[in-house]
Amino acid sequence: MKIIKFGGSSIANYENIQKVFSIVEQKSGKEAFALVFSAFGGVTEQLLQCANIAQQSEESYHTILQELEKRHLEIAKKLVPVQQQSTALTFVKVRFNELGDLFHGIYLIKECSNRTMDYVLSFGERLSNFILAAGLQAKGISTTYVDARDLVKTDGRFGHAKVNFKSTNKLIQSYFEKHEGIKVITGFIGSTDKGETTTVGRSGSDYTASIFAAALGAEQVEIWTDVSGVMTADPRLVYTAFTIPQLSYNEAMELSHFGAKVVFPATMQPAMKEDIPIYIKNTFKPEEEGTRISKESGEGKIIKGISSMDNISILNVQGPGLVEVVGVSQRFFGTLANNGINIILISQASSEHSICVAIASKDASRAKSVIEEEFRYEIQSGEMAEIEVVPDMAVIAVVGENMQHNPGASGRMFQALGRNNVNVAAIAQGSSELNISAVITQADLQKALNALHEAFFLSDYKVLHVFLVGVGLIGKALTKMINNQLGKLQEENMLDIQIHGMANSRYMKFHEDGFDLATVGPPDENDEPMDMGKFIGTMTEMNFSNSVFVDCTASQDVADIYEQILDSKVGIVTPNKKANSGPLDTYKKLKKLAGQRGVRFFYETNVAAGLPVINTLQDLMLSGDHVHRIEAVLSGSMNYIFSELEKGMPFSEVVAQAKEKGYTEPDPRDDLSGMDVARKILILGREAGQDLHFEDVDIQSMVPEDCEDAASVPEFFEKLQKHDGHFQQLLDEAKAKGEKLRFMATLENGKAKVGLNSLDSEHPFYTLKGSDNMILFTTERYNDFPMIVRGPGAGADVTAAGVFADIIRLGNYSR
Ligand SMILES: NC(=O)c1ccc[n+]([C@@H]2O[C@H](COP(=O)([O-])OP(=O)(O)OC[C@H]3O[C@@H](n4cnc5c(N)ncnc54)[C@H](O)[C@@H]3O)[C@@H](O)[C@H]2O)c1
Ligand SMILES: N[C@@H](CCO)C(=O)O
Ligand code: NA
Repeated sequence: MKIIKFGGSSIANYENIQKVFSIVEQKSGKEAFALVFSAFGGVTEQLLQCANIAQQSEESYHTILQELEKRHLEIAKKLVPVQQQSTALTFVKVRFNELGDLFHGIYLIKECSNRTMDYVLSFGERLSNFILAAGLQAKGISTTYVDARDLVKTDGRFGHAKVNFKSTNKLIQSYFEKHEGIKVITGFIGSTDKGETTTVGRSGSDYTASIFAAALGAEQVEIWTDVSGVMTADPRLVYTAFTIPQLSYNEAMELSHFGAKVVFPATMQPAMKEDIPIYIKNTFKPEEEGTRISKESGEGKIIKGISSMDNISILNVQGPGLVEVVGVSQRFFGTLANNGINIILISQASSEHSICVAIASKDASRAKSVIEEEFRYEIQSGEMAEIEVVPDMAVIAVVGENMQHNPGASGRMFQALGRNNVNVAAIAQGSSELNISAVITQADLQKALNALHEAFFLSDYKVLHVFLVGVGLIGKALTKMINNQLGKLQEENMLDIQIHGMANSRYMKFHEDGFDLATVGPPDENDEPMDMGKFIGTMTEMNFSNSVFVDCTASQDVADIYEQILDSKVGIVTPNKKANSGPLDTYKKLKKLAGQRGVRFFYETNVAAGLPVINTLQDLMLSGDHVHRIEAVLSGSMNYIFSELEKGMPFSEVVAQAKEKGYTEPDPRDDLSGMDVARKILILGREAGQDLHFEDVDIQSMVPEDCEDAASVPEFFEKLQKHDGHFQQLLDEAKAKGEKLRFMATLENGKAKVGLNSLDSEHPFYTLKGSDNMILFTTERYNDFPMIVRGPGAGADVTAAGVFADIIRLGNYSR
């Protein structure tokens, strides 16, 4: 025997009822079962509403009542063929006549007691079950309508009556022995010994199903609803939440305490006592497995689910007056209890110096004043500090029996919270190890839920939330590249990348769910004007776990906010050299801060675009090598310019080409002046552990003096033409010696030099072509022959690819 219960939403209308009937038809004849139905969806609320209106001596309840009657008659007419309708229709009409009289009475005496209310509400279940029994009968399924008031006996606590199991069980058992057919049982209602109608409280129909299951020793209870079981977290806050296949009763109780309101603990009690499993199934997706709740927790992850509760306040008492004074906590908790204030979580450290409880925010100010009153002498004398209330908090809890005697769950929980910059205000864990709860700021709730969900359930799957500033050459190439590769990353590497913010120097835009990368373009005049403070503000507000700030500008202003970003535990990836080549203090501070905050700051593309230069150097340093000398061609554009020049084109034209190809800085003078290379050698020196300042770099500029103060890039190009002859001459001189011009950087003995050199064919840089970069590291270990890195070191694709790789690397470290 199974007890199968369908809730109000499953039978809210004719279409839904058809789904229910097809589920019942499939079971019919194959297995023994009884059915329990709630009232049709929304009916209980409307009956309540009618009673409340009538109580206020208003007549408008008539309209609702008429609608209700019409709705019940229509469903009955649709479910039962005309020839068989009369019994059902008569039942409905008689019930509504009774209800009419009842509300008229309430209307006259302006009062609706709990007792009357229970009677009023009982009509909902009686009507739905009678009609549905008739409907099934009409489909050839033999049914018996059961008014549970005849079988479920309760005390007289109207509204939430207590069941007398002894007499109830007897009545149920003998009724089932004597009656044939599939019983269709009204949920929610019972009666006292005197025959007064009662209701058994919230989620009462589930309770009814559980009561019948226990009385009959049923093999299982099925609760059919509009969700596919108990989920790992609230799906409205955690999009990746999924159905938990199996739960123990205890776990279900812990989870339903807050968050997952699919089952109420009390309704499980009778089934639980008899060890009868409860299945949560979805009427609208019957093929889905749903959740099985039984004695066994079952195999699986270390936790079963994450629940949460918001609108919480912390109440904190502290002071020397608490230490080793017996009875303080009794007074504290007694006072709260006497004032009907429910305590959600308690935490007291063994120093006894403070006690902290979490309570509902609606109780907070009352709690504060009653505690202040109770302890007024202690507060006056300073034995106790002022009572502190912290509002706008939330409780988050991980739940699961597998945590018992299994180290690591709390570690993983708090690590995930910490890494995502979620501050924990208080912690509680019972020694049953079934639940670890933490109090956090309410604003962090969604982030915290997602961080925990990822940490416990999707440890193989990560989502990086990107905020991109600079959607120029590199930024655009990057978004395109991510879009092309995303499917593969998701499938094979369990990595998802979502871009939520995009800005250039003029505009910015945001997308809560992440932009569609296939179609997204840079922000424009239809978007918000760019405001760096606002951009960071929105990023902080969105408050995603695993956020990454990607700077694809060449801007000092953007580099200036890295400190703030790292401080808020958001990682940074950037090809922008400004931060690392600025003051030495800043460089050191950013690295240290990233370390302290446990976030990553990656900038492989600061030097030689995607070529593995920074990482290589960092590996050498980490493994204890010492750098003696670095000799390098570090500018893709400069190498392109001086090697293309050999082909006979004028200098200014070759520079324009280098810009067109995307090799130069936004302003090519940054390349020609040697500034860009100087920044790079400075960064390499610093990475090699040297305290280098910009002044330590000797720079030979290639920008003719009169071009330096050209107001714009086009003006600069115009002026540059006049100097084509000068560069031709340099080239000719080199050619005459059988040499080539290379713009190089060297670092040795704490001194860096940047400039143009004429090199003979023996030199490794002689053969470089196009945008090639080449770096020779002479170190303690690579001494006789240097370690060499060579390849194209500028251009949109090789740079974007390097930025992309850094983002992915950051993903590997995240969580
Ligand atoms: N081009 C290459 O081969 C290469 C190689 C390695 C590194 N880089 C670096 O990549 C970065 C970007 O280069 P690019 O060629 O894409 O430049 P770009 O001029 O094409 O794009 C720069 C973008 O940054 C935006 N921007 C500038 N200042 C801003 C500010 N204050 N706030 C918001 N947005 C701002 C601009 O609007 C533009 O969208 C630079 O730091 C460059 O040094 C480039
Ligand atoms: N403008 C740089 C690319 C960015 O590092 C170069 O020419 O190498
Ligand atoms: Na690089």
